[in-house]
Amino acid sequence: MTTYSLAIDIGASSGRCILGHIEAGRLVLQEVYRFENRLVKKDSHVCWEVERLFAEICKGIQKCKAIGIQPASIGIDTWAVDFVLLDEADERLTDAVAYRDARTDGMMEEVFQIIMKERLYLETGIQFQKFNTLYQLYALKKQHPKVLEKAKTFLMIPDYFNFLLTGRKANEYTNATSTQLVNAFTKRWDHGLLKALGLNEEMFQEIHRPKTVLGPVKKELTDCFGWEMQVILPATHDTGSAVLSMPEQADSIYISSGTWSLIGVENHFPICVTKALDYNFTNEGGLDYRFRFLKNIMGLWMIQEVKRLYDHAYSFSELVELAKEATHFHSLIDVNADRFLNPDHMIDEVQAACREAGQPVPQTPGELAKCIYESLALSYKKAVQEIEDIFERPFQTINVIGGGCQNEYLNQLLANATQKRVNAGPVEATAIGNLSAQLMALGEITDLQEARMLIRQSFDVKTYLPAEHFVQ
Ligand SMILES: Nc1ncnc2c1ncn2[C@@H]1O[C@H](COP(=O)(O)OP(=O)(O)OP(=O)(O)O)[C@@H](O)[C@H]1O
Ligand SMILES: C[C@H](O)[C@H](O)[C@@H](O)C(=O)CO
Ligand SMILES: [Mg+2]
Repeated sequence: MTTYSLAIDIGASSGRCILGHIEAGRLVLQEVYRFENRLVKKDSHVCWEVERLFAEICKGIQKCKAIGIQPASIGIDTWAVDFVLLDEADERLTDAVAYRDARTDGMMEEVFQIIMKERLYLETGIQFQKFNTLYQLYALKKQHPKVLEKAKTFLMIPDYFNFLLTGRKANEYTNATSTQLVNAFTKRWDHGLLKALGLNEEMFQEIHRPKTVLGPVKKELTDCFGWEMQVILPATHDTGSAVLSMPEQADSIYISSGTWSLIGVENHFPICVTKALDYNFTNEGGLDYRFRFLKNIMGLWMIQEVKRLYDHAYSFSELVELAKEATHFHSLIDVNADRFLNPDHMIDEVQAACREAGQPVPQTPGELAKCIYESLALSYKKAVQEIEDIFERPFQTINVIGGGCQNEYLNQLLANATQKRVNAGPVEATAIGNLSAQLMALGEITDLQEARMLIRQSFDVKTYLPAEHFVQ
């Protein structure tokens, strides 16, 4: 009897429901449903449509039934840092305000007046992004104190979907670390920080690790779906699942390339030294208490916005072709500037940045895409240099995973900029890592090493080498 698991991988731009099972020594994927994810304006905040997303998850489960497959388990992963609060009746008290919302503007600086930046980093090892959960909760405390007083349960986005499926309340470790409220050494909520910030410690749930079987889907949903399923915790932070699917290579750097570009290495201990702080690297939690030593680079969000502003007249591959044709055009911007986090109009913002720097101003879709891709490649190169500076040794290979690994032009730019071998794939690395954790919990895969061997045997990888005469 074949054991199937269902991965629900919801990124900032799209969600997908992917069945996985092992057959003839390979992990076989079957995408059963894909849906849009988007930011919406609600009560002057930028929010996620969590009720719609949960309805999409249920639709994905029903699509399995339609093709006659009843997965034994389901696991959900999403983007990091964002959360909802429940009241004492377990009703949702807050909208799922998105990390791109402006409510955290200035909050990080205010928190540093209460807790020294260096202490925060030494205890949590987490990068300073103004949208970290810590600053979102601090903003909520300042702007809506009554709401926070009523809050009895803190659930991150995947935790909330798990609660809707099972009725069980739990925080998952890899995603909890992204809050900047988990101690990197105890692996528990840092009650010293919670007290210093005046946050209600009781609302934080017990932290559970990936591969935990949370429990069965609740009866009223099981009656609707038609079969019983166990909810298993993958690395519910999507990048945590993506990195799980990486080859076990000590000399390689990964870029999880999607809405964000997460560039880093896998480690067995947190690195909270001053140089890591100065470079703003993070130590997010991974499977089996490994660490994802990485940093956020603005990523393909910028291209997603350009595509949207052209009313999706160009596909991603067409934008790549147009960028390739714009050989005459060269302008570079700092993609990680706050101005690109959520501008009113990304095209205007990129043009303004070029104009202010006295560079040629991109006018066409191709020139805009080329400016963004070349600037991303430059940012990747800088991050690779920082990693090699911290580890005091060179790395030979860069593994690019996620949707962005399909961008052959950017992969080549990366190989040329860093003078390193670039291995691209798999595209659905996050779902693969999600499924691997579930299949480990079900005993279908023994451990992470076996999972990584299985993944290498199952998915193609395309290699790019630095080219002397690559016309940019
Ligand atoms: N055919 C393609 N050619 C070039 N780039 C592509 C192609 N298909 C997708 N992409 C790139 O992949 C990106 C989406 O990647 P992915 O699907 O991993 O993102 P996501 O999972 O929605 O986001 P997140 O980073 O939040 O997980 C797009 O923004 C686009 O730039
Ligand atoms: C907001 C976070 O930085 C973001 O979710 C990132 O961690 C990520 O994983 C994007 O897929
Ligand atoms: Mg993704």
